[in-house]
Order: sequence, then C-alpha cells, then structure tokens
Amino acid sequence: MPGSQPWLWLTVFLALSMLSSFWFASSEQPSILPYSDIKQMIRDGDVMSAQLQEHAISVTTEGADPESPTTFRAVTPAQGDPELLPLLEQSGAVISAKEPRGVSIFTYILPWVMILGAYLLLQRRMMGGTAGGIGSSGVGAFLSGRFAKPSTPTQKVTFADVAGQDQAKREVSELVEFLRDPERFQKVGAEVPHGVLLVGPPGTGKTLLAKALAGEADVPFFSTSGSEFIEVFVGVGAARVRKMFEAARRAAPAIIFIDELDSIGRTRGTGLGGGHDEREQTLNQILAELDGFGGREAVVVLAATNRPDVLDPALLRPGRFDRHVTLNLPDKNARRAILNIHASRLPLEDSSDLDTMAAGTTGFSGADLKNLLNEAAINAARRNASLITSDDLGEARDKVIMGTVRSLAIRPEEHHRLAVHEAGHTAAAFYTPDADPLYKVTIIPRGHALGGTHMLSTAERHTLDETYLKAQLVTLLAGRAAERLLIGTVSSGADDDIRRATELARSMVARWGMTDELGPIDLRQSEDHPFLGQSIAQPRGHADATAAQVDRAVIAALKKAEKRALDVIGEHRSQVEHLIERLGAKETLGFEEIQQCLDPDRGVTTPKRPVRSLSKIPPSG
Ligand SMILES: Nc1ncnc2c1ncn2[C@@H]1O[C@H](COP(=O)(O)OP(=O)(O)OP(=O)(O)O)[C@@H](O)[C@H]1O
Ligand SMILES: [Zn+2]
Repeated sequence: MPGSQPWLWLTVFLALSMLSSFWFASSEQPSILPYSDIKQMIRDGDVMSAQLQEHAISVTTEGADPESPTTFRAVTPAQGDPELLPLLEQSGAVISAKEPRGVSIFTYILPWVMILGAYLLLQRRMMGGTAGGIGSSGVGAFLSGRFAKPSTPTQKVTFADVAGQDQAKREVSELVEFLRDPERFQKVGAEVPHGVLLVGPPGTGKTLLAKALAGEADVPFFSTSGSEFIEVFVGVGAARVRKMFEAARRAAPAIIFIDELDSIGRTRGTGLGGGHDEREQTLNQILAELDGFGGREAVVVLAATNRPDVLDPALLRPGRFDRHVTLNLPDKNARRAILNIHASRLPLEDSSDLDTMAAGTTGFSGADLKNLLNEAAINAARRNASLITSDDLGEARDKVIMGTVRSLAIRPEEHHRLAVHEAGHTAAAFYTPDADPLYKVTIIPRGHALGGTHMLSTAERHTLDETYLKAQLVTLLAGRAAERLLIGTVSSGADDDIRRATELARSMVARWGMTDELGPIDLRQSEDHPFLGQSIAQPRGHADATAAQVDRAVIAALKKAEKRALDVIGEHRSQVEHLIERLGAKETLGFEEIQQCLDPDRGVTTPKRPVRSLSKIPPSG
C-alpha cells in the first residue's frame, strides 16, 4: 500500500520538514547572556548593532576578531526596560527591530494537522477498500473509500454488452425491476433475493454481468474483491465490509459486488493447521450483514466465484446467497457474438475472419476472446499495418492458447478426442435403459472437467438400485471406451471418470453388499469425519485377506462395466460416429439432436420420466 500512495508520503514528509525547520529555526546559536551583562556592554560602548524583538535583544560586538563579530542575546525583562532604548541611542549602535515573530498557534498546529490528516486518510483507505464506483456519490462514496481511488467515469454497461449467457442474463434481469422500483415490491410484502451467487469459470463475464445489472437498473455499484481482505490486518476486513454495506444501504437502491468470494468464503475451521482469523472475521461480518437485511432494503449483493464447492455452507443458506446463477464458457455462436462486441471498434481486413476464429476457439472464455483481439491488434501495429488480418488473428489465438495458464482453451488436436469421449458417455447413457435420461452434451469445458454429458436425474433418489448403479458405471467408463475403440488410444482425460467409477464400485462392494462373494458387510476403509467433513485415516476393522477380496471385487465390477461400454459403442458404431461429427461441429447438442444421431428412426420425443433436479452425472474428463 505505501508504494501506491506517493502523495500521502509526500504530505507526511512535508509536515515533518515543517516541524523540524521550526524546531531548529531558533538555533542560529547566539550566546545567551544575562540581560544585565548585555546592558553593561552597551554602556561600555562595545555594541556595534542591536536588534530589538518583542521579548529579546540581540547585540553584535566587535569582539576580539573584527572580521567575525560575535552575537549575544538576552531575554528582556517581562515588563520591558524603559532605559534600554535611550541607552542604546547614546551608545551610537545601529538599532534595528524585528517584527514580532509570526508564530501563531496555527504555525504550531499545522504540521500536526497534516500528519493527523494523512493518518486518517491512510486508515480510511484501508477500511474502505476500493468500494465505490459507477454512479456512487456523496457521503456513501466518500466513506466507502472512493475518494481514495477515484473511479474513472466508466461508460454505462448494459446487458447488450454481455454476449451469450442468455440464461444468466434472464435470471439476473429479474432483479432490474426490483432495483428500479423497490417500493412496488415492498408494498405488497414481496421478498426479493438479496444474495445472488454468480458461478462460472474465470473470464466468463461475472463482473461484467454484475455491472450490467447496475447499469440496467441505474443504481450505484459498490465492488470489492475477496482477495483484498486477505492481505489486510486483522479486523480491518470486517470493518471494511461493514462500511461498504453501510454505504450501500445509504445509497439504496444499490448493488454490492464481491468478486472471488471463495477467497474469504472457504469453509471455516477446515485445514488441521488452524484457521485464518482475518478471513473468518470478514466472512462472519458478511454473514451478519446479509442477515441484517430485513427483506426491505433495496440492496442486492452479487458475489462471484469459480469454486462454489469450497464455499462455507453458511454462505449458501436461505436468506444469504441462496440464488445461484451459472455462467458457462461460450459455445460457438456465443463466441462469435463476443468477438463481434469487442471487434466493433477494430479495423478488420475481413470480418468473416471472426467466424473462423469463433470456430477455432473452443474453450475460450469471453476474457480470452477479448485478449485474442487485443493481441491481434498489437500484431498489426507491430507490422505497421492499418488493418488486422487473419494471420494476426491466428497468431494471437496461438499465443492465447499457449500463454494463459487460467485458460481452458482446447487445442485443435484435442478437439476431436473430446468429441469422441463425450459421445461415448452420451451413447452409453442413451442405450442403457436404466441410466438417467440425457439432457445435453457438450465438449466445452465446465469448471475443472473438460466437456460434460448432462443428465436429468430422475426425481431425487434416496435409494439407488443395483441396475441403476451398474448403468452409472458403464456410462462413466464409456468416454474412455469410445476413445479406445474409435481412436485406438486412451488419454488422461478420463481421470475423473475413473476416480468416480472406482469410488462408486467400491461403495457398491464394501458398503452396499452388491457382490455375492462378500455379501452385506461394511468394509469401508475410512469414514467421513462428521466435523472435519473429510476423510481421515481410520484403523481398518477387517483382515488383509478381506481387503484384498474387496479390491478384487471392485476391479471385476469396473472391468465388467468397461466391457459393457465397449460393446454398446461397438454395436452402434455408425450412429456414434455421426454423433461425434455433429458434436465436433456444434460443440453443444440438446436431447433432440442427440436422438437424431443415435436413433434416427424414432422421431423426436422428449425425456419421459419426471424431472425434479438437474444433475451432472457423470462428469467427464
Ligand atoms: N459474455 C461476454 N460478453 C462480452 N464480453 C465478455 C463476456 N465475458 C467476458 N467478457 C470480457 O472479458 C472481460 C473479463 O470478464 P469478467 O471480468 O467479467 O469475468 P469474470 O467472470 O468476472 O472473471 P473472473 O472470474 O476472472 O473475475 C470483460 O470485461 C469483458 O470484456
Ligand atoms: Zn469423461
């Protein structure tokens, strides 16, 4: 922080130098003599010149060395000395007088005021964070620290600036009316959600969407980032949160945006090495503030994260961040739209290049695409060209793919394998009658896993029957099976599939007694610790021989499921290949399209079974 505030330190420096000049100013070191001695010198005629001040007299004498006269000084008697002036006049010394020194109280106090001011500024800054922003003004903005970091007048962001993300926009836009006219809702006692969690991979436009909501509703936007709280001193984070909420309440209707919520909102009390006090205090303060909304205040808190899985469950309770809006990486059409938005100001040689780019950037986030265009423009500038060519774009794309660690960008050579892999999961789910019905399939990365076959989980299952679980195993392993059958090699992409399949098979064997050899006996290796919420090693209560038997049964179940997956895909090879082709071209396919590929004769139907919740089983890697 010090480095970021040079002017602050300049102020402190100035104040200190004022003080010091003040302290040392009076030290031109004349020798101090008793007044009577000075008077005697005057009488003796030794004094060449005298300078009179309000309460002091300085005299210069010839001294021993005429070249360097000596100065003496004395404080004059309090009531003054009527004899002094006549005496001096008689002596013939040069008499001068000095104005009373302008040392008002102000001069003493000014430096201290400056130091105090600088200190207060520094503290406010720490408390206020970078809160403030578009449209926030007045006292609220002052307290929230905006003055410390003036936000350059940003142009208003609206939903039109957010390409794709239709679902997310629709969900968030419900809040626009509330923010525009909260009284209408309050009058009829309608409670509007106060906490909305924006979930999605980096660069998918979470911040952009929050700003767009503020822009659409035309309300102040207070923003901060979770990671800012981690660096500050204990207690400051909580105070900052309080200030920001206070300011937002005053400015209501308003929006608070907390980026990177996971960096403060991680589950408390995990990690055996003790917690992070500051983080916990900050988190507790956020919870308290959220609870403090009496359902009446027109303040909406949006928070963004790409790790909803690590969030403290307390944050997700009703009345807190109970509304979740998911942002996905853009598919081809959405990528085209994003490129369009950001290329509107750029001189492109051929705008159809953007179609090519949209097709060749699977897995790019909105931020990646924006970055790509910027890199291309830089390339063109380096060449001294006035137009951006397709070569510039191509180079820029490669740079983004290679260069960004965070990016989930998919290399062209991975593209086909992903399509094969996902088509495998999809085909297995489609042809296995007991599996969950399909909903859609995509090769666009979601979160940590690449691609995904999305299935509708039929109702909420409380008990899982054996046939269903076996179908799950087959579906999980079918991605890898398809790679093996249709490409000839397997890849690390099935990592998560194998982990989940193994976990499931082990549960079937060791918890649910779904093998004949072992029967219904609990042979778990470890137990979930109820408080730590994680497995810690527990002593095993059974013999090594039994453990080996469990392992064998697990392996057998997995092998059998893999065989089944290979068979299913082999039997429907041409349909699966058709699916792969379509998936490669379109990246995301809905149920109807899946059905057209895998069962072309059947005509379109929709999933029959009742649907209550969406889940993503199996995730795929
Ligand atoms: N859907 C989109 N439409 C247009 N531009 C987008 C879109 N998504 C991202 N961008 C561009 O990428 C930039 C970065 O996006 P933003 O900061 O909103 O992402 P984020 O999801 O908040 O990322 P992070 O998780 O890193 O905070 C935006 O300023 C915008 O220019
Ligand atoms: Zn998979």
